[in-house]
Amino acid sequence: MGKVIFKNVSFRYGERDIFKDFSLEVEDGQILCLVGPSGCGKTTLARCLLGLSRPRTGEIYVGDECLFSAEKRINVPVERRNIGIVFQDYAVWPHMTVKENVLYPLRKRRVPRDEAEKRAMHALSQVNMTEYAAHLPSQLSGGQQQRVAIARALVCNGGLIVMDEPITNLDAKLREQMLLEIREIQRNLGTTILYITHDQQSALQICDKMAVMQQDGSLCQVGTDEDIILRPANRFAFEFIGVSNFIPVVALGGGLGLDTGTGVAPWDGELPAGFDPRRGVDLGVRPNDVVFDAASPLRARVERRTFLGSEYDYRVTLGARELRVQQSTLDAARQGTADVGDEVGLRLLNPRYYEAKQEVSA
Ligand SMILES: Nc1ncnc2c1ncn2[C@@H]1O[C@H](COP(=O)(O)OP(=O)(O)OP(=O)(O)O)[C@@H](O)[C@H]1O
Repeated sequence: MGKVIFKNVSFRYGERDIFKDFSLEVEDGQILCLVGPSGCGKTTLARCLLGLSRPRTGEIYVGDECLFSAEKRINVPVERRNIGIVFQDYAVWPHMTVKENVLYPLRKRRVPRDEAEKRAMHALSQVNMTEYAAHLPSQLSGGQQQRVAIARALVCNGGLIVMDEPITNLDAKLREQMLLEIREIQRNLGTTILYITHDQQSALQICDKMAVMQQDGSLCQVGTDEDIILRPANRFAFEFIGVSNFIPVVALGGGLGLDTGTGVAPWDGELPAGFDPRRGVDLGVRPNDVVFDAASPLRARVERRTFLGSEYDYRVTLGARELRVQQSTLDAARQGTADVGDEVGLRLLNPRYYEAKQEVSA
């Protein structure tokens, strides 16, 4: 019922293309997180789905219903799209009680009073807010207000909710709690959610699938969290999701070396076919794939060590390059930690290779 299909959708502000021939599917009953850097067009895409912005080309379907088709001249008006919305700045109305907030969209749709009352109370029970029905938003915590916003989105949606940065304004602990709650509500109700955020950590926590949008509005990858973390489609996906280290690979004698910024360190790795160090290759490695190995010829110096509870986070310098290293507490217990000022050997596991970024001259 709630599967969403964007098919070759293009949108322009003035002369500027925000996205072109954009295609994406959100499976029925799943949470798809659309992530991407600020300004890449995520909200604009949501507005096209909601009917608040009109694409230039393409088609948008929810289930079997075509909501928009440039070619067939279909453009279902906003109020007939039945899509719930939870926006960061689409907060609850402060002058209305919790129940009135949830009733509001039903009143606008002229749902009979008794039925509206029933549906509003049902939506409030779904987010555990029944006992606050008569409260004003000012009497609620940020998380509770957001739950009211979710109830308002649930009350008259046809199984689809768009959430655009719904928890950005909450503190870290509440954000975590809300993510779990959204996930639970979604599981219980089988709602389809398009969840938009630039925060990849919250996306990883909540998604069934993730779609990674690049600055030019194109998608570089759609997949599960594991696909995207373990098998990033390109350098952008690797860099955008999670922390990454990059070291240029250079030719050294007949073999290869790593450019440390102050010299070249010998390196016994191999480049995959198609990569030529003379044309510029960067080796990318995650911090948890950089391990201490006293026997390694790749020597670095520990500059900072932070204990984060389940791991140690190190900043080390390899020549002039700063690298991040993560050591699990289990590994720390087995092999010991390194101290600030120590010289350590590094081994790089699961390296990935990318063409070096072209320097842009000013
Ligand atoms: N009404 C408008 N007129 C002209 N340009 C606009 C308008 N609204 C947004 N833009 C531009 O369109 C681009 C995409 O904006 P959009 O809000 O969709 O990005 P976003 O990915 O949601 O960003 P963020 O994560 O910061 O919310 C941005 O460069 C923005 O400046």
